[in-house]
Amino acid sequence: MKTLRTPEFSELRSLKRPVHLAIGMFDGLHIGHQAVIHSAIQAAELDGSLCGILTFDPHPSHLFRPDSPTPQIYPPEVKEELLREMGLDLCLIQKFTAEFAGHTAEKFVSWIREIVPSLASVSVGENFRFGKGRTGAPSLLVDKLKNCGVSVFSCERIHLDGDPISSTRIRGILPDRPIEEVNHLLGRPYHSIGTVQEGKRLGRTIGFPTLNLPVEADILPQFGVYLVRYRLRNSPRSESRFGIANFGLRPTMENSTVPRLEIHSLEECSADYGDDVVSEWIRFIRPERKFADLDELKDVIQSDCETALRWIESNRS
Ligand SMILES: Cc1cc2nc3c(=O)[nH]c(=O)nc-3n(C[C@H](O)[C@H](O)[C@H](O)COP(=O)(O)O)c2cc1C
Ligand SMILES: Nc1ncnc2c1ncn2[C@@H]1O[C@H](COP(=O)(O)OP(=O)(O)OP(=O)(O)O)[C@@H](O)[C@H]1O
Repeated sequence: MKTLRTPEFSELRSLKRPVHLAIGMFDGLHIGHQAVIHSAIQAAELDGSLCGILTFDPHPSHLFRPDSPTPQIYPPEVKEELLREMGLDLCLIQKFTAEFAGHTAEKFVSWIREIVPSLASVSVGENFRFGKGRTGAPSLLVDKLKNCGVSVFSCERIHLDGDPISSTRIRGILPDRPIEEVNHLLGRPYHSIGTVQEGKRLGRTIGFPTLNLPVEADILPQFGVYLVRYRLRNSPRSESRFGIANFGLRPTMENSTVPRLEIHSLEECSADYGDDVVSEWIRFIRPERKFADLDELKDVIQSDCETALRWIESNRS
């Protein structure tokens, strides 16, 4: 996947192949976002052309509410990793400036045509709104693009358990609901990416060495013990391993102020200090606790491992 940021879009002018674009912020890349993106992917598969997304950075709230911008589910590197996994060819990131926000809806449409001259289709959700004052709707895209031979796919809004899926809904449950509920709306496990750091090397003294990973996101899942799958960034998903991880401040051993994801690998460990690790948070097992001593911590981690292994065994396909 090639990522182009403002002002690099001029490279698109020399593209000969048609481009199918999905448009939106896509924070979380949840089930609704996936439907819109798959619409672009399918269109590209049909005519053997390129598919990509047009997204914006920073989130528009940074411009409109600089004192309380909308916290993002995923940092840019997680979003990019997931887009790459989805098989996109292009990721276009337009800087969301005051000037850009001032474009009328009509101007926004002509701007897309300018930056992607070989545009073949755009995919959006039916609730997509764009342009100054959010006055543009998918029907305007149809009006403005049909005469230029550009198709518009407006995807029906996807609901789950009675309500529409949205990034806002996921932001609301991420900090304090079990990760399985978040995953249900995301349509895949919650992801984090971090570089393996040195820890206090105490885990190995109780028989549970860990990969210590920072989790840098605006909204954090609740502290606790999780069943995870992890892999080195850029390695295929088939090479991921199961692990049992503590996410939190480690009150028994150090009571830090910096939360970390500490993964004890349940299979031969495939990562080392300095490696970038992609973690998928599959299941919440229990809250993090302060134990009286290391023996108690060790016994509970042993039982966490057994819980995790039982889950893995019963979910083996
Ligand atoms: C599965 C698992 C569960 C853990 N649960 C807790 C916990 O509830 N409370 C706690 O203080 N430490 C817990 N820990 C320990 C810390 O996460 C960490 O491994 C320990 O402090 C050693 O850190 P080190 O890597 O810096 O040596 C857990 C570790 C693992 C692997
Ligand atoms: N549930 C959904 N079903 C189908 N398409 C959706 C759904 N939610 C969003 N989309 C579409 O995905 C694209 C990206 O939308 P956007 O980033 O605004 O998502 P959102 O979940 O509505 O975010 P927020 O809750 O922050 O407003 C848009 O084209 C939007 O219309």
